[in-house]
Amino acid sequence: MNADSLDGRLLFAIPKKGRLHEKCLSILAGADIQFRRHNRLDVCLVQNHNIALVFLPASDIPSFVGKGNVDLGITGHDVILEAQMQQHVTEALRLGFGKCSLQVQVPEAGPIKTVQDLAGKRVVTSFEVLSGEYFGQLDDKLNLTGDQKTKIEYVGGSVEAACALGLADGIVDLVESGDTMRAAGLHAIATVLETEAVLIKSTVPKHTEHSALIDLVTSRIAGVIAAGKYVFCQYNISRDKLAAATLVTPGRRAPTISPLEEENWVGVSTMVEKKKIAGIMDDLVKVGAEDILIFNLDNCRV
Ligand SMILES: Nc1ncnc2c1ncn2[C@@H]1O[C@H](COP(=O)(O)OP(=O)(O)OP(=O)(O)O)[C@@H](O)[C@H]1O
Ligand SMILES: O=P(O)(O)OC[C@H]1O[C@H](OP(=O)(O)OP(=O)(O)O)[C@H](O)[C@@H]1O
Repeated sequence: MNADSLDGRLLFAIPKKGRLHEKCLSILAGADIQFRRHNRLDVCLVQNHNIALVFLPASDIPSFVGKGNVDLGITGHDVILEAQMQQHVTEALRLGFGKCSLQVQVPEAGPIKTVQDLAGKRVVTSFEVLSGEYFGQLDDKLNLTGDQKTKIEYVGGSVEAACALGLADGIVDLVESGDTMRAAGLHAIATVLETEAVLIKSTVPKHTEHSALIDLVTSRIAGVIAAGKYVFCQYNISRDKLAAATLVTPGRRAPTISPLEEENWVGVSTMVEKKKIAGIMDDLVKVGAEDILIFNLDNCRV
């Protein structure tokens, strides 16, 4: 493929590996963005839209989008702040995956119990900018100046090993389940920020002719995300209990209520959040609902 074949196409950056990669592929499939990626090629043309996908390291995506070289991208909220691109990109959608926290961690058995204890000592991280800002503010608050200031050192990976190797008194790293942190004998003493994957577009796009396609892709991806977040819930209930039942399932806008052939009975259809469904079904049974059915959504626009 040569650069000419990208001419006029909307460029959409996808993390080429790592934690966000697989989820991004399933979102593209759900949004019916079809492509065939040849082995090791990092650019590929979408077959059914005027789009080319660019597979890049997640950490490079904010600056490509922020500078307008790429029109759309998926990356972590943390990565945008670390790249200092928050003024240059707009977070069009939160995607609900890649959720984790950037935390200050220290050896569990050690003498350091608080970030104030750690201030002035050695901190190792892959998030130099965010850690620098965090400890810079703390140093200022504690009036630490010159050599007394916290020393932030960058490493590209395996941050959790730094304390055991004698390189650091504490680290700043991402935590999801906490397994990595616990296995390294560390525990968190502060949270710098919470993050998740986001769809981003340039604040000042170079290619304004793509704005309709950007809106279409955004709306399709929003549909895929909503379909993963909600389920469709349907049940029957007698009219006298309807008010109590609709308090349990108010729906996104309002529940759909249809009369049944049996007098005084109605069917109710509504969307509910997937993670709340067990409790909602318990509550529906308590208020007298019957024939409760739950359906997964393949896709939606809501
Ligand atoms: N454990 C995790 N749980 C959830 N999301 C994570 C986790 N680790 C990282 N992320 C998210 O994914 C983004 C990319 O992290 P990842 O470590 O996959 O990047 P990478 O360095 O490009 O990949 P690799 O580690 O394979 O080199 C992070 O900035 C964060 O937003
Ligand atoms: O709390 P947990 O669920 O254990 O996840 C946290 C780990 O995940 C990330 O690293 P990753 O495994 O992506 O590898 P990396 O160290 O090479 O970035 C992060 O840097 C932590 O090490």
